[in-house]
Amino acid sequence: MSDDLKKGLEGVLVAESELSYIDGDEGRLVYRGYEIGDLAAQASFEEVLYLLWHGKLPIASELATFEEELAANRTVHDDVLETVRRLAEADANPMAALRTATSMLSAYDEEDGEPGTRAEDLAKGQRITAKMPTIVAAFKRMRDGDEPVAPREDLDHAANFLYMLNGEVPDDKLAEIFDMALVLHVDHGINASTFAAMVTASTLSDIYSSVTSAIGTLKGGLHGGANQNVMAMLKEIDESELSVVEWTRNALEEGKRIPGFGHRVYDVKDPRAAILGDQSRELGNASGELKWFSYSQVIEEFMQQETGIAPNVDFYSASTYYQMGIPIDLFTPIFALSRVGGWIAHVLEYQADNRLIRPRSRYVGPTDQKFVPIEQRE
Ligand SMILES: CC(=O)SCCNC(=O)CCNC(=O)[C@H](O)C(C)(C)COP(=O)(O)OP(=O)(O)OC[C@H]1O[C@@H](n2cnc3c(N)ncnc32)[C@H](O)[C@@H]1OP(=O)(O)O
Ligand SMILES: O=C([O-])CC(=O)C(=O)O
Repeated sequence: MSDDLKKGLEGVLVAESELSYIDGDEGRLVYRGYEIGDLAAQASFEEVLYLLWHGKLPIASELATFEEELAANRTVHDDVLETVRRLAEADANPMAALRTATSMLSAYDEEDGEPGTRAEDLAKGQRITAKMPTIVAAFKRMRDGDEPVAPREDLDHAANFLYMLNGEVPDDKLAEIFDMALVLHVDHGINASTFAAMVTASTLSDIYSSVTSAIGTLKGGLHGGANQNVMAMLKEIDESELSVVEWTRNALEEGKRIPGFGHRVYDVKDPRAAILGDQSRELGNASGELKWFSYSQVIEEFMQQETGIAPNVDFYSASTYYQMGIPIDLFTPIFALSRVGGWIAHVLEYQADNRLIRPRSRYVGPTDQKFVPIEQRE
């Protein structure tokens, strides 16, 4: 047994995977052999889900059946919606609401919430993926005092979410950008939330428990929660007297981390940040308000020059979602609506050759304390 300490499990190999390949030196991301740029430009979220879950890109008839199955599973039970309403009334954090409601879905699964065969678990995963957007959209509407909008089976995953969120069918361009964002976020090796899902699955727990663990893990600011922090930073800069460079320099001098920068795997710019940056600029050009993209670009240049640290996926998704009119505290739930596809793919892949995940810590506490009865303790 090695006593080498690998804090944060940095660089530790824990599994073999055919799902995503990341070259952190070249800034390259590949899902099952396909370049992320090609998939973002040419494949729908449903096609990429199929690729991750079934091991190949679908032919047209396979995709049509898959899309129909997903669309047919979007409705969530009234009891779950009632809980979402209560969470909205209690002003719950949207990620906390999503975590609670997704966990609750297991009680209403058409089979049951328990582990089954691979096919049964995949079907459950597909149902979770279909229903999570309904939960997030309902939460937002109920919080705003509006009634939830029922899902539509004739819209694709991206367009249907925006429809349920806003109560109107989005224009094609917005639906296309959102679909692309879903493709870009769906998988990324054994990131923290995926690992959390795998740890849960490795005990032979059920897929609802894995996804619930993963949602809680994605929420943190060092992981998925960074996209919200990026937008909070851009707004703070906008309201500040300082220039973008001055604000960023001050933050660095105070020892702060700049949200949306740095990555455990990439040493160069995340390829997804480049694609989302283009979307952010296009949205700015279309609306005539380029400041969110411009601020982001200035921060990127300054960070590069001062620290050599490059943007990650969360940096430009922030201004992209903001310019699409999406509330800031929904940015991380939206990340979850996509990443759930990767969580499910990794859980199923890992369970096919399962081994309980159980690392060790090095004990550095005392070993020779004498027990003192409570009445004699000082
Ligand atoms: C979807 C995702 O999860 S992508 C990541 C989203 N998270 C963020 O954007 C939050 C900001 N980023 C960070 O905190 C980090 O870059 C992480 C957590 C993502 C990766 O962290 P690690 O791999 O553990 O890198 P580590 O913390 O060792 O940082 C290495 C050095 O870069 C610095 N650094 C890393 N990220 C940043 C940042 N965003 N701003 C300023 N400095 C940074 C650290 O201070 C450290 O410097 P030091 O060696 O002088 O102490
Ligand atoms: O891979 C990671 O560590 C973080 C992550 O989820 C991503 O970049 O998409």
